Amino acid sequence: MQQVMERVRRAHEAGMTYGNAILNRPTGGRSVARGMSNLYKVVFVLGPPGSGKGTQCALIQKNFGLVHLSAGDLLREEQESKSQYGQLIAEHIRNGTIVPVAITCALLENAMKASGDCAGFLIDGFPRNQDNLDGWQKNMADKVDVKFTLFLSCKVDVCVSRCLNRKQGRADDNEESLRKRIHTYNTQTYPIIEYYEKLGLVREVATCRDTDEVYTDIEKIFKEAGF
Ligand SMILES: Nc1ncnc2c1ncn2[C@@H]1O[C@H](COP(=O)(O)OP(=O)(O)O)[C@@H](O)[C@H]1O
Ligand SMILES: Nc1ccn([C@H]2C[C@H](O)[C@@H](COP(=O)(O)OP(=O)(O)O)O2)c(=O)n1
Ligand SMILES: [Mg+2]
Repeated sequence: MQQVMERVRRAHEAGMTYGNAILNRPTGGRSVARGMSNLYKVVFVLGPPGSGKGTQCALIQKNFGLVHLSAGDLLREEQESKSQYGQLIAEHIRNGTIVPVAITCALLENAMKASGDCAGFLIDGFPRNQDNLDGWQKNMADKVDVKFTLFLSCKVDVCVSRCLNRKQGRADDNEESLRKRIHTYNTQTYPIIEYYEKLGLVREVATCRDTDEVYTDIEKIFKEAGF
């Protein structure tokens, strides 16, 4: 496994695509960066599992023309494509731990390259730990313009009950996986939100409210940011 990861890491550093499905999706040679003065805008969307990241990103995408890229969705798609990393991804998802950044960052970059022209990208569920952040800084930081991190905050019991009722057939929407995912969120993801907070780059919205009320606050934030 160490050797596989080393190959992925080296391939990614060399700018190569790797793996199956999305990792191998043809990009037509388009790079993510559009020139120094015209970098793609990126907004990270973070918050506990069930806080409403996917729900709110769909509304933002529809109304502001940003492309929604969910790191979790990309990983599930890669896993289902008979990828050589399928088992590794499945284990991390079930255990609520975080997949090594070489895989996730390559999936995100390839999805960005494969997107048509857009107002920017909503990157949902990333960077979720220090490894995600380090890999992003190394490979992507100079190719995009990170505008801010949208932090969707919500009480744990509400989040857990939403996930248990989500009915998307996910292998990790059960009590045991959720306990582990919440632990990972508290110990690894929240420190990343604090990191962006110190940089003045966090916009927090409380999501233990109706979807429409939450979206009204989010809409203001995106308008104020010039989207
Ligand atoms: N504000 C809300 N009020 C009630 N249910 C919500 C709200 N936002 C999302 N949900 C529901 O909660 C579940 C989790 O939402 P989702 O957007 O998938 O969260 P996340 O991507 O953060 O895990 C989904 O079934 C969704 O329909
Ligand atoms: N950056 C990421 C994002 C998700 N994952 C894995 C581990 C996460 O528990 C699962 C599910 O993530 P997803 O964002 O879809 O989950 P929620 O929308 O927060 O419920 O995917 C990851 O390893 N690295
Ligand atoms: Mg989600």
